[in-house]
Amino acid sequence: MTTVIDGKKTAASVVEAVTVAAAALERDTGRRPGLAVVIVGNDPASHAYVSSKSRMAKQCGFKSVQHTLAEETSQQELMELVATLNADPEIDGVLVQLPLPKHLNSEAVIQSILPEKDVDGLHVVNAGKLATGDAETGLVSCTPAGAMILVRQIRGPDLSGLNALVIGRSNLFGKPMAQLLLAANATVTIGHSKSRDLPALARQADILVAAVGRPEMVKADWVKPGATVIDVGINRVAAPEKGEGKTRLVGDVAFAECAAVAGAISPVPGGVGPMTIAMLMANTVIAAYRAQNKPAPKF
Ligand SMILES: NC(=O)C1=CN([C@@H]2O[C@H](COP(=O)(O)OP(=O)(O)OC[C@H]3O[C@@H](n4cnc5c(N)ncnc54)[C@H](OP(=O)(O)O)[C@@H]3O)[C@@H](O)[C@H]2O)C=CC1
Ligand SMILES: Nc1nc(=O)c2c([nH]1)NC[C@@H]1CN(c3ccc(C(=O)N[C@@H](CCC(=O)O)C(=O)O)cc3)C=[N+]21
Repeated sequence: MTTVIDGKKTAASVVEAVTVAAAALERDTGRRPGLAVVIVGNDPASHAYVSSKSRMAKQCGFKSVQHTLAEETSQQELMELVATLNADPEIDGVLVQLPLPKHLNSEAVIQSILPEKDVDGLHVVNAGKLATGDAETGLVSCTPAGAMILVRQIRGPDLSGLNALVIGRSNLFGKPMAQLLLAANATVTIGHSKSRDLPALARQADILVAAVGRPEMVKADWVKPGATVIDVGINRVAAPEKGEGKTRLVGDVAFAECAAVAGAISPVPGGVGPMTIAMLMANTVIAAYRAQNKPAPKF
């Protein structure tokens, strides 16, 4: 029987542990974890994600602040806001929602966040710590950290002897996911738009992770029987069967046909997405413990 991985349930247990850790920190130091989320412009999907992040932060007992900036915000204004948040002792985590409007240089903004407040794990210091095996003292990007918890649930902590293919090589997901799998002893391949014969590479994979942004690209004949399939893609597509103008969310994996071949598969929605938000909360509580010079909880 194929296991459908329940990301919602696992995310709820992470959030529960975060809530307990936040309450303990407040009891011991009088300080609540503080998370600031910055959003620029009017993209409706980004606004939906940001409000669910702010809502979850409050549910965890955090101080939660949201800065909503106009589409025409300048690079300097945005960088000044980040500098203010960097200097604010009540803020432990700063997240700038991506993508930013085209006139802004996101890399410069991200690199201006203090590494110890970079709860997205995108600062070169945090990416470098992950790459050199020092992730314990840094912060790991939320989506790969969450996806890795799901992989561990199915395969255990040691992936020795297993082949993994990550499709996608972004700094936000593909590269850090590959590093986490490698650190767990998997034999890792990274596929991308210039790869030759991805289906053949995929058929070798005991762990197949898709983060491309192409609806249902991974088909049943790409999947090795019994493989663990992790679908990171979030694609909104037309759903005329639900009524005119309606949409639905699909991943980068053709779920029903791949589920028939896989050993375990994560759905969209209800798979990696909820884990991303849970790990953002986990990173914020970790940053808050470190800011108080206390050993941080592990998730
Ligand atoms: N569930 C969650 O919490 C999250 C979901 N996502 C989703 O994951 C997906 C990927 O996100 P992200 O990594 O930020 O996206 P990017 O657009 O930054 O990266 C996409 C990657 O896919 C590769 N790619 C594009 N087309 C193909 C193709 N035809 N064949 C093989 N590879 C291809 C690109 O290759 P190249 O480098 O050569 O261009 C690139 O490496 C999106 O759907 C996004 O919405 C993202 C973050 C969090
Ligand atoms: N700086 C930055 N960090 C991010 O981590 C980041 C970002 N920018 N920009 C956009 C992507 C996307 N992302 C998601 C988070 C949660 C869900 C999520 O909760 N998904 C639900 C469904 C949500 C729905 O129904 O729309 C699910 O899959 O079950 C999805 C996608 C974080 N991202």
